[in-house]
Amino acid sequence: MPYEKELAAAKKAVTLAARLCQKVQKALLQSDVHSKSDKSPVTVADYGSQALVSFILERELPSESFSLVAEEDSGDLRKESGQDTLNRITELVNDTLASEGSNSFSTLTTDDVLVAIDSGKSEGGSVGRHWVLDPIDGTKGFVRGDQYAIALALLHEGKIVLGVLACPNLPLASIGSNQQHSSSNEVGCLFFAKVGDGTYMQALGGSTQTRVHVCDIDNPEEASFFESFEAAHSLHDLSSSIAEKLGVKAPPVRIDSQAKYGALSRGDGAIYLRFPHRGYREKIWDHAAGSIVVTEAGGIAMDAAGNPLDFSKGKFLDVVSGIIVTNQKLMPSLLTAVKEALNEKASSL
Ligand SMILES: Nc1ncnc2c1ncn2[C@@H]1O[C@H](COP(=O)(O)O)[C@@H](O)[C@H]1OP(=O)(O)O
Ligand SMILES: [Mg+2]
Ligand SMILES: [Mg+2]
Ligand SMILES: [Mg+2]
Repeated sequence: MPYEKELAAAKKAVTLAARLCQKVQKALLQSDVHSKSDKSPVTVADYGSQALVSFILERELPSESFSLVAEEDSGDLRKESGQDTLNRITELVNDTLASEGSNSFSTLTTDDVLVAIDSGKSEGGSVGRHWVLDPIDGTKGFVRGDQYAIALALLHEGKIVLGVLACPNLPLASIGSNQQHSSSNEVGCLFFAKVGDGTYMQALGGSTQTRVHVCDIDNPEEASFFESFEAAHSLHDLSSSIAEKLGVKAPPVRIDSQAKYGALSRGDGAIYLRFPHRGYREKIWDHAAGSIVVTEAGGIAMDAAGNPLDFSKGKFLDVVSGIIVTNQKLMPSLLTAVKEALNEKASSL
């Protein structure tokens, strides 16, 4: 089967990274959050997760040339002021590797960690194979103690061919707005998909996998929709106007990160709307894993003009206006509602 060993390596890498993130989120101290030059919060977990995934993929797939497009770089950690953070990250990475229970590696040094983080400097593109990683997607949710994801995908000749999404705080039971109260309150989901092979979910750290599908709702009145928790990440007014045009009755379900794609892939909701503020450019690592998880579960992810998402143009994902995700049946009416709402917005400016 194509990409079988790549999928196994990706699941292993993401599972270990999730373990590291869970440990940090539990013990999140104020000193773990500092400012990058763009003022977004970056934690030792972002770096630790990226170092771990990079290290595990290279170790598990030694015969392949390794290219990784990832969010973080080691610039701040190489400064004098980053030394303490680097030491903490190195300790966390080593502790997490040790908990894996294999002794087939030696302890990583701070230099090894810097090198692993900087393996993520590839630019991607339409030729060859590139791993695409968001070590923590939804940093704001992570810091708040809410939803976040570790998102890893493989880009081959410009197409996403596999994706793995760990959502450590996502309940195994549905989070849809009109769901019955569930008896299970277990959290931690791992979604994975390989091109042509469907999407599966298992408990994070578990082994029983279940195939998942997007919902088959065709009446928008029964649909519910997901959007960002953070209003700074997506225009909530525009989503409300689209939902109203469609006839959606349920209030939006607001959660952080690509956990939205995971939840959609198992039918918790029907629609995901994302309209960043003017001037924001989407990055491929924010949608690569999520989009294959949804499409292999029977859904569609497009930009707001109805174009397929093109991951082959480097690290940016250039889209018209925003990203919309739903099932096959609802997409035509969703596109119409989006078009109307965007036109109204343009004419009101
Ligand atoms: N100003 C912004 N507008 C839209 N998305 C943003 C903005 N700043 C950061 N992001 C990214 O949006 C994603 C989270 O969006 P949401 O949780 O709202 O779906 C993350 O990938 C986050 O990056 P990061 O990976 O650093 O958290
Ligand atoms: Mg992200
Ligand atoms: Mg991130
Ligand atoms: Mg970030």
